[in-house]
Amino acid sequence: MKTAVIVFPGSNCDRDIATALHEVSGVAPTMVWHADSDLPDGVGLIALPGGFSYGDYLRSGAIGARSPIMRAVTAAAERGVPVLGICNGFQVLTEAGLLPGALMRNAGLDFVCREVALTVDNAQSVFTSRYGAGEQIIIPVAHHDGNYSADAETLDRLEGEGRVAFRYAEPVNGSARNIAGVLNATGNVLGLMPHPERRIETAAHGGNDGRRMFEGLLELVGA
Ligand SMILES: NC(=O)CC[C@H](N)C(=O)O
Repeated sequence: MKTAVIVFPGSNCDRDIATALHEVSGVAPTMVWHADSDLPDGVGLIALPGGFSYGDYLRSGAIGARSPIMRAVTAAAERGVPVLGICNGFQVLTEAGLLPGALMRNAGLDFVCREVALTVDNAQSVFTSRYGAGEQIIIPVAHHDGNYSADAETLDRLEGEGRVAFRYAEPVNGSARNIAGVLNATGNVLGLMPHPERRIETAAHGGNDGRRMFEGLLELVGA
């Protein structure tokens, strides 16, 4: 099974996610340039990495969301292929309309870069099967536009449908209802601001709570 990492001009966590996927599955992902129009045949998982695509110009993720490759990413998501957007990848997914809501400037107007405690809200998705419902995990964040925002009806729907995957255990950036990660209606697209790929080996990262996301995901998609 093939995995793909989309690389935008300004991505800076593409190697981190590639390393995580390689470490956990034993197979290196295919790196796909944003200007390409095709994904590898039979791709079983697509990752949109963190970073500063197009220098966050206009709005974070806004230009990346209009890259040629996003047509293929959208088509794959509609076929049910798992798509994981981390940080800037989450911003791209909301800007592309694959996930609801928007990532606004952090409430404190500062860049937040530290480990945070997250609560696993939905432990039944393809991304979260190795966690327990309500479990608290530690994952780092590094962003200035992580303040998740949506209207009350959308937030109620996300909560009602179990589409809040992760919440911050305490306020980090002003996110509505402390939401840190959301799923699409069919559960195969996840966007989250924290960086699980930066928490995969305890000796280097001080913990490995992120590793279980990749272990569960790669097992389920057959990598
Ligand atoms: N680490 C990241 O992906 C940063 C995301 C984004 N550009 C922000 O700062 O909000």
